Amino acid sequence: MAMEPVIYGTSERPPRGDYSRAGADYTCAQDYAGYGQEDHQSYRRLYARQQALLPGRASDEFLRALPSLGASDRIPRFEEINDRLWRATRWEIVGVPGLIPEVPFFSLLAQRRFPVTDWIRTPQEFDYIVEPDVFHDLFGHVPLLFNPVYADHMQAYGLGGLKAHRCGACEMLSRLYWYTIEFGLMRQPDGMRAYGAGILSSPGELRYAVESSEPRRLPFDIERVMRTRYKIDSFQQIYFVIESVEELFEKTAADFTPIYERLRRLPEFSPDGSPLRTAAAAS
Ligand SMILES: C[C@H](O)[C@H](O)[C@H]1CNc2nc(N)[nH]c(=O)c2N1
Ligand SMILES: N[C@@H](Cc1ccccc1)C(=O)O
Ligand SMILES: [Fe+2]
Repeated sequence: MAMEPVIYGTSERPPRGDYSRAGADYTCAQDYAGYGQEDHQSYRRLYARQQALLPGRASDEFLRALPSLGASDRIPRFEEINDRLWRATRWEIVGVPGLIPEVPFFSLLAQRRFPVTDWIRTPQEFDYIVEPDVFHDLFGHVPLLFNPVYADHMQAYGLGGLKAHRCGACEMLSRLYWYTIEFGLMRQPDGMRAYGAGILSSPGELRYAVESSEPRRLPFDIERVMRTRYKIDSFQQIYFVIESVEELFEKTAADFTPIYERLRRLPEFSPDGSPLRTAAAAS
């Protein structure tokens, strides 16, 4: 019987990966022989286009780590990345069919295993894709897993996710993921840079997030982030800015349990940053 994926968050379309290949923890082998020449060509074009935009826009940590991904002219084999990643930070990547439920997702991170979607977008989706595909997951997320501080942060996030699930606070913690791991900005001495995977894998949003005068850029604040809703189908109207990876690690080290309790009773912010009258969560 095919497993019925329960997708959390706000994605409206069902994920299109092949969940029948997934095990109990949702991981599956990368179907490397299943990629066609046009898939490898898509990866090569996406990589080249994105790489050309990185100077002056991607954080130094990301730029330093990117070569560790390996092949850029074809979809890399997860195994070849793992040889280097394991040696660098004791992380490994594992294949998944697409978005997976929160508990298995958090469990994998807690075990220092990062789920990477194994299929690639169609040419029609070159400029913006709502679901993660193999290009977003590899190019956007995996380079920073070579950074020891970031690597420890991601494991702490997974452990925190399991706790948040027990507290009924997944939504608040997901917002933290969204505004940091996916859409985080970092202020370097030489200017604003992106470290979030959703920015780094998108040509339009990389320029917009770093350079446009349209979005608001607020200093990173845990409580403000946890109270801010997000949209998944357009560029962000608000970004939160850290000064260093260490800041992210240190500011997320405290026990969030009392924070969740307090924030439940406070009003939320809309994705454009304006205050809403609704409290964060019932119960
Ligand atoms: C944690 C985050 O909020 C989100 O809910 C999870 C759910 N499942 C996922 N599954 C995959 N494959 N990749 C992801 O980034 C996520 N994100
Ligand atoms: N400190 C958080 C765990 C966490 C760490 C890092 C990122 C996110 C969450 C908690 O107590 O829940
Ligand atoms: Fe992502």
